[in-house]
Amino acid sequence: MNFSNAKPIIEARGLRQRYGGNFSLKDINLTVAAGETVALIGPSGAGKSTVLRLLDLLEQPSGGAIVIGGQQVTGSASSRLELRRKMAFVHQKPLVFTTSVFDNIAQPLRWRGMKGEDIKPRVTAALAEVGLAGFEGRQAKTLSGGETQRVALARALVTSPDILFLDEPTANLDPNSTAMVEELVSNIIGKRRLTVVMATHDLAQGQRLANRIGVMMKGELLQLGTSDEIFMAPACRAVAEFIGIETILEGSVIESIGGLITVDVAGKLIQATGEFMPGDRVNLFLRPDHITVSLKSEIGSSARNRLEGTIVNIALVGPLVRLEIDCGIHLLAVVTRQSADELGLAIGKPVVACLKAAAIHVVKV
Ligand SMILES: Nc1ncnc2c1ncn2[C@@H]1O[C@H](COP(=O)(O)OP(=O)(O)OP(=O)(O)O)[C@@H](O)[C@H]1O
Repeated sequence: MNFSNAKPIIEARGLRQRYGGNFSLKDINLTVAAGETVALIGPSGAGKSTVLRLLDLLEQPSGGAIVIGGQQVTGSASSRLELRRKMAFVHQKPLVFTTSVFDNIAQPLRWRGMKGEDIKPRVTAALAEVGLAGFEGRQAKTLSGGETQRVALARALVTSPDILFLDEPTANLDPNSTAMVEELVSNIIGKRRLTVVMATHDLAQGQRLANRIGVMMKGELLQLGTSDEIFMAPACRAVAEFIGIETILEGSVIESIGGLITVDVAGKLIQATGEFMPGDRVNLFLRPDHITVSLKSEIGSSARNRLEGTIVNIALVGPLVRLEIDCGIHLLAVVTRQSADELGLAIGKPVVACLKAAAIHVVKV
């Protein structure tokens, strides 16, 4: 679903936070549409949880503004409480109280002043929704990690929030429990049409659950976009490295004609596309699956870039073969095992690496 024209329900404008140490959150601008799921991805300490806590109004930012449902959040405790009641937060290490599962889930309803007869059906429904029907009487502390996470989810859902914040919902779980919680979360988001902002360090999880991904590093939101945008057009070197693009070349634009540029990379000329000026320093991001490998004797492909080189390393990666090719610059390519066999690829073999100009993503250094 495309949310680009949908009404934003959450807006962060120039959001900043400082804690006194080295870390600072720098000018986070983010909008989340109603019904959209945005995943913040980045290494540990990037500031993902900090953004979630600020958006959940748990903390006051040191600068910038938060707008929820069109209403700018003020410092007033009563307006914050009113907005917070439309939100729920599932923490990275969910705290369960030393009481029954029922009491754990009932607690937020009690805090809202709800009475027993209204509480029971809601708790029962929330438990069923997370696949824990019948667990009411269990002591919460005796649950497994996956069950604890599901109780935390039920406790978040029981208040029927509009906005759900999930902080690393599967960080401490084994692969089976992770798959189960992910499927649950995905079903619940779809069924309830929740707006979700989640933090994860797992890029694949972000792709599976979110409509858009925000890549965070060192307190900055470096790029926010669909997973295609992030993978095909990383905004900068740090994002490209984070998503696993291994071949990043730096060079200078020496010619630019009608959107076709020629870049000098360590004496090799590479053609790519983009609006750049001669003299611009640029990074070229090359995906291994965009490079085709052929033998020198073969008739060339129509690709603009044909780089002669020698295979310097070869490794099996699942059904594919990963090649390192020294063309004066270092390139990585992948081919099928069948192609590798047919071409007789081996270390020391001279080959030609071909790459279309349009397949190279270029950003200014
Ligand atoms: N209340 C606080 N007081 C001081 N420093 C804090 C506080 N909260 C967070 N930090 C610091 O802010 C930085 C960002 O932390 P944050 O938890 O937001 O990162 P993260 O991307 O969510 O990391 P992780 O994936 O490990 O949870 C860290 O260096 C952390 O130590």
